[in-house]
Amino acid sequence: MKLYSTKQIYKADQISIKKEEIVSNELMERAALQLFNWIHLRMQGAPVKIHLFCGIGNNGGDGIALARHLLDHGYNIAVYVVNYSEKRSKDFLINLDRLKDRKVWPNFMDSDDELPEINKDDIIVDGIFGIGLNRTPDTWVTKVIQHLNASQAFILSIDIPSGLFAERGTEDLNSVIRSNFVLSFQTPKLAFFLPESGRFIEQWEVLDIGLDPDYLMKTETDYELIGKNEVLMLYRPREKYAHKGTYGHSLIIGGSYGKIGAVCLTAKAALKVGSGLVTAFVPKIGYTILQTALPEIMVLTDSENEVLTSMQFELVPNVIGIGIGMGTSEKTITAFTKFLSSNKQPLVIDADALNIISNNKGLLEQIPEESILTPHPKELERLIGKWEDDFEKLAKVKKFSKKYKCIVVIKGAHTIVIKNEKGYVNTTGNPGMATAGSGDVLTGVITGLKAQGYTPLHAAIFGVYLHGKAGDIAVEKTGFQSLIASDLIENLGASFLDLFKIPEQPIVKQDNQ
Ligand SMILES: NC(=O)C1=CN([C@@H]2O[C@H](COP(=O)(O)OP(=O)(O)OC[C@H]3O[C@@H](n4cnc5c(N)ncnc54)[C@H](OP(=O)(O)O)[C@@H]3O)[C@@H](O)[C@H]2O)[C@@H](O)CC1
Ligand SMILES: Nc1ncnc2c1ncn2[C@@H]1O[C@H](COP(=O)(O)OP(=O)(O)O)[C@@H](O)[C@H]1O
Ligand SMILES: [K+]
Repeated sequence: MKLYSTKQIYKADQISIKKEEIVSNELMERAALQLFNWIHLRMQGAPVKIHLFCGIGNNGGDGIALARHLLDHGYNIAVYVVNYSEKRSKDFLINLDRLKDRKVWPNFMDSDDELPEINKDDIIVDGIFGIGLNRTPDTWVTKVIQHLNASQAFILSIDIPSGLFAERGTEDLNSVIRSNFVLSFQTPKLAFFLPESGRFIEQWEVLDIGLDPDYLMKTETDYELIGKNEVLMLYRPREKYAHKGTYGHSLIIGGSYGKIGAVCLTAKAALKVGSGLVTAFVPKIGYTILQTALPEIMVLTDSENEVLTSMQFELVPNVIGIGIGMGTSEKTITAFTKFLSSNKQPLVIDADALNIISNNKGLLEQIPEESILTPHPKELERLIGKWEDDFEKLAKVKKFSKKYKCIVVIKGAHTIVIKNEKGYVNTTGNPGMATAGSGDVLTGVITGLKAQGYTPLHAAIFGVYLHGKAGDIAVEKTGFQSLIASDLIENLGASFLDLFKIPEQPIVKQDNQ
């Protein structure tokens, strides 16, 4: 699913109005009707008090128009206009008049007004600011927002939580509505998926307000949301006459005393996603452990017992996953530096390999094109330096990816894969995966997919999706706390199978049964 920017949404809005020869308040009416239908379907006329807080722009206009529909259907409403500016939008005013025609006078709230009482069993509709927010709200508006947040009532936000910037960092996090549900028009906003801003959104859904499909289809976006539909297009079926050589050879380089387990996880994950062959290259101490834990893989060892001191081997793998549990001893740094200077194979670079590179940025020049880097937030900071906010982080990673011609997997709750100017935002995964070794599994998954012939970008996008899905399937059985990295591996098969599951159809009862 494409994630349109606010600029693109405003443009789609203008094109739709022109093409369909409608006036802009008709588009607002569509939006309001969609909001109303969504609410009415769930509330079925229940007499719960609904407080609608509306700004004076088009987000507020949506709220005012929604209030009219709720009123017409007998809902118990109270309407407030958060009067933060004199510049009321045309469509807001049209809808205000329509409400006044029904003898409803909103409560106009100004800076020194008392805040209304809200019961925790009430519902709040948040239409104060939409995507037009362009500066931090005034202190009194922030106080209104905090009052709503403190009420414990269910908050339904129109388009975006008020106070949240759609495309840049929010300076004052106290001025943001904490939404239980966001009904977002036409596209979810990128801010919904980033760690600093995503925490303000519990759930979201997109309402299609029929913006020009032609424009939407043709328009390229900077970000895409990756769900099942998107990865199904990447899936490569197994061929009937295939043999193990068809699906490539993954080499996993890593491990040190006390961290051989990490290599076990990576190597096993590579096998479990279908790599034809997997070899692990580890210090001697890992030999028995790996051969015992994973009879399916082959093991090569360094001459040293506890750390890697030379990364030389005869075999020619299709892809190398490197860095897992490797440590950063002097000898290993030297061996890795030497390895990079002669290696031509594409790499999946993780953990200590990333840390070594961060300490010697000159090594970045030696990474083969289209290599995949999989940093967690701390590793990313070491690699690209600090950032002001999530949006700056993304901009920095894009620049980095372009400069070093690599793919960066920004790991987190919504892992984002970046290649050049484009970002792919993952939708699977859960907090149960914040556990030791889950990143090692991801490295194995991406390496194993790359070995089979997936392009590096597809291996990264598909790998991140499958890894998260395995976590979502596993957590159903383990619960969040008990999920461990091995559970992810065990559920990779189920994660593939889930791609082809047909959603259960609702049972329709026939009259004569
Ligand atoms: N195509 C679509 O998807 C459709 C979108 N629709 C809806 O429109 C919404 C966008 O509406 P919008 O452009 O009127 O902006 P909105 O967010 O209501 O803000 C109002 C104005 O406030 C101002 N302002 C900004 N920050 C401020 C601050 N801190 N303190 C005080 N003032 C501040 C700023 O004006 P300024 O003062 O800068 O001139 C801004 O213009 C969108 O989210 C959706 O709900 C639907 O109607 C159907 C079609
Ligand atoms: N809250 C979360 N929601 C979804 N996925 C998560 C969450 N926390 C961590 N993960 C995933 O788990 C993995 C953790 O990787 P990493 O921090 O490298 O772990 P480790 O170093 O222990 O292997 C990443 O793929 C990340 O996206
Ligand atoms: K809003």
